[in-house]
Amino acid sequence: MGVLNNNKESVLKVKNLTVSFSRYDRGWNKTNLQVIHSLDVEVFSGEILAVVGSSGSGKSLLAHSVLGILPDNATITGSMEFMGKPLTEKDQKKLRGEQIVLIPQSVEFLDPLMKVGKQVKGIKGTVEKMREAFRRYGLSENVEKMYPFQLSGGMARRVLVSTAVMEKSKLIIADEPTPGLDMEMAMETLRHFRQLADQGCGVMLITHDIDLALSVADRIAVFYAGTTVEECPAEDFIKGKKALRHPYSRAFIDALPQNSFKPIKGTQPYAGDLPKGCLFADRCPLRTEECGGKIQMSSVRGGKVRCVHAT
Ligand SMILES: Nc1ncnc2c1ncn2[C@@H]1O[C@H](COP(=O)(O)OP(=O)(O)OP(=O)(O)O)[C@@H](O)[C@H]1O
Ligand code: NI
Repeated sequence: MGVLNNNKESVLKVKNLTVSFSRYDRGWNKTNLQVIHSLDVEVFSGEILAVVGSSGSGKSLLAHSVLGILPDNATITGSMEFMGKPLTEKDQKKLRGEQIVLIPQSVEFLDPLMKVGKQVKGIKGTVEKMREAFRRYGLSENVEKMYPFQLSGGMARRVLVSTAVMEKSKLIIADEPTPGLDMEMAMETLRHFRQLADQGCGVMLITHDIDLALSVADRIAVFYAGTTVEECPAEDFIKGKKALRHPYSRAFIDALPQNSFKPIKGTQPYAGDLPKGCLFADRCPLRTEECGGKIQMSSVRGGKVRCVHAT
C-alpha cells in the first residue's frame, strides 16, 4: 500500500533528485554538469499533476529518471518511491511499459523499423485492445501496417498515446502529448487522461499548453532551471497571479499570449554556471540579500514554494 494523503495514495514521490551528466571538456578533462537539483515532486492516485516551466527546465529528464532511461553518462541521486516503496533499477525495468508508462515527447521513440501495429500491441497487448485504442484516437486499421516514417506528425503522436494507454497502469507520464494534434484530438487525449485518473491512475502531464492543462489538471508543479519552484492547486493558476506564490510562476502567467504577453527579462541560468542561492534571483523583482542563501521549499497557503519572500 502506498502512503495515504487525503484518502489518496502516493503513486510517485521524488525527493531531492539531482541529475548530472559527465562530459569531456576541451582536452581530456572530465567535468560534471548538474542539470537537475533539489527537485521534489509527488503524484497521487486519482489526480493529474501538470508540470510546466521553461524549455530546458528539466521536465523530460524527470520523466526519464522515473522510467530509468537516462543516458549512460548520467548520474542520479536522491530518492524515488513508487506506491510507497523505493523504486529500484530492477523495479523500473519490470514496471515500465506496464504499471509505469511514458508517452515520450519525441516521436523518435518509435522504432523506425517495426510496423506500428506490432509496436503498439507490444508483447502483452491484444489486437482487440489495440484497435479499441486506435479507434478512440481516430486511427484506421491501415495504420497498423505502416512504418513510423509513413505517419504524419499528428498521427505519430496519436500512436504514441495509444501505445501508452493500452495497459492498466498506475502512473502515466505524458511528456508534451498534444503538439501536432488538432484541438478536438488534444481535448480528447486530455479527457482520456482525466478518465484514467478518475479510475485511480496518477497522471503527470508535462506541457507547454497551460490552458489545456488547466482544463483537466488538479495540481500544477512549476519548474525552473532544473528545480521545482512552486507546487499548487490548479485553481490558483485559474485565479491568476495574486493566488500564486513564486515570482517565476507569476511571470510565467504574464508571458502567456492571452495575458499581457510580457516576456521575462533575462534568461534561465546555464546549468554549468548557476547562482548560489535562488536560481531566479537575477530576474526577480523581489530580490534581496536573503536570496543569495540556500532556499528550501516551504508550505505557503496550501501550496509549496521555493522563495523567501512568499506570503
Ligand atoms: N544527454 C544530455 N547531456 C547533457 N545535457 C542534457 C542531456 N539531456 C538534457 N540535457 C540538459 O538538461 C536540461 C533539461 O533538459 P530537459 O530535456 O529535461 O528539458 P525540458 O524541460 O524537457 O525542456 P523542453 O520543454 O524543451 O522539452 C537542458 O538544459 C538540457 O540541455
Ligand atoms: Ni522536454
